[in-house]
Amino acid sequence: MGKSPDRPILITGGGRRIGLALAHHFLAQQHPVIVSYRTRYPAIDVLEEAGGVCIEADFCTDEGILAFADEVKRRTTSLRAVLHNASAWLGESPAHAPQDVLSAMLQIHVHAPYLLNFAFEPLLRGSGHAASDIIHFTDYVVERGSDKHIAYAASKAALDNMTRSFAKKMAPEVKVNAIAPSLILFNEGDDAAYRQKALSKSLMKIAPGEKEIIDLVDYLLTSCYVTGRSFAVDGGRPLR
Ligand SMILES: NC(=O)C1=CN([C@@H]2O[C@H](COP(=O)(O)OP(=O)(O)OC[C@H]3O[C@@H](n4cnc5c(N)ncnc54)[C@H](OP(=O)(O)O)[C@@H]3O)[C@@H](O)[C@H]2O)C=CC1
Ligand SMILES: Nc1nc2c(c(=O)[nH]1)N=C([C@H](O)[C@@H](O)CO)CN2
Repeated sequence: MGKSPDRPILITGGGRRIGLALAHHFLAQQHPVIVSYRTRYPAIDVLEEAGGVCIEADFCTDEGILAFADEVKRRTTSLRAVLHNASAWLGESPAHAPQDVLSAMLQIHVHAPYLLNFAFEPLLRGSGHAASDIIHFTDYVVERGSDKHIAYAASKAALDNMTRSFAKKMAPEVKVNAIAPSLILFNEGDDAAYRQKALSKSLMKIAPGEKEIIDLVDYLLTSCYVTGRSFAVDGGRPLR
């Protein structure tokens, strides 16, 4: 009997950096991929040329989140995995009122994963034991807090907690895990002084790049047993 067609892997925030690298990784394996994007970077055209399904979505409102879910359901009746990568690293500053920072962080890191997990549950179920996955992208600061990204850290901590709640709700058909990175990739605007200071915070003293995350995602997708857990990708930072 022929191999059943692969169910798509869905990645939120697939337009750049880690989300984009994950999308290309799975497309290179001939695996169907659906990504959400907010800004139409040229990289989205490249993803579509590679066979990716790219759906515009802004998770700043619950309506935008639910409209994305409805569009996904119009495209597929099942999903292999949902990777909640979409995120904004917003710190507290005089430029933004605290209530706006808190609202924005909770919207992208809590409302979006929460509402999409409920919306996609029927698409993830029905394929057998440990046949589907949800992965929450949290952050090392869940453990330690952050005095410069208080709302960001709190929202990622909520996402960390939801990992265990959804793991209980969806087992054993769906595994739910979190990946908690520290420095993986610098941003374009990071100057030399910032980079040196950031590198010094871990034992390994590197920014490892997207492959470090891709390899862990691959492991989690192949597991038939691991669920409700968070995996630190932090270069030994707690031991510094
Ligand atoms: N890079 C790192 O060193 C670290 C990353 N992480 C986590 O890993 C994940 C990936 O990181 P990274 O690749 O750097 O993430 P980026 O911040 O570079 O990209 C995140 C993506 O999310 C999208 N996004 C942001 N806000 C919204 C929104 N309201 N609606 C829809 N999409 C939105 C962005 O779209 P657009 O481009 O259009 O704004 C972007 O494509 C994130 O969850 C991050 O918190 C954790 C620790 C370290
Ligand atoms: N959405 C994002 N979240 C985070 C980013 C980022 O670029 N986008 N970057 C970091 C930093 O690398 C931090 O881990 C350095 O200590 C954290 N989160």
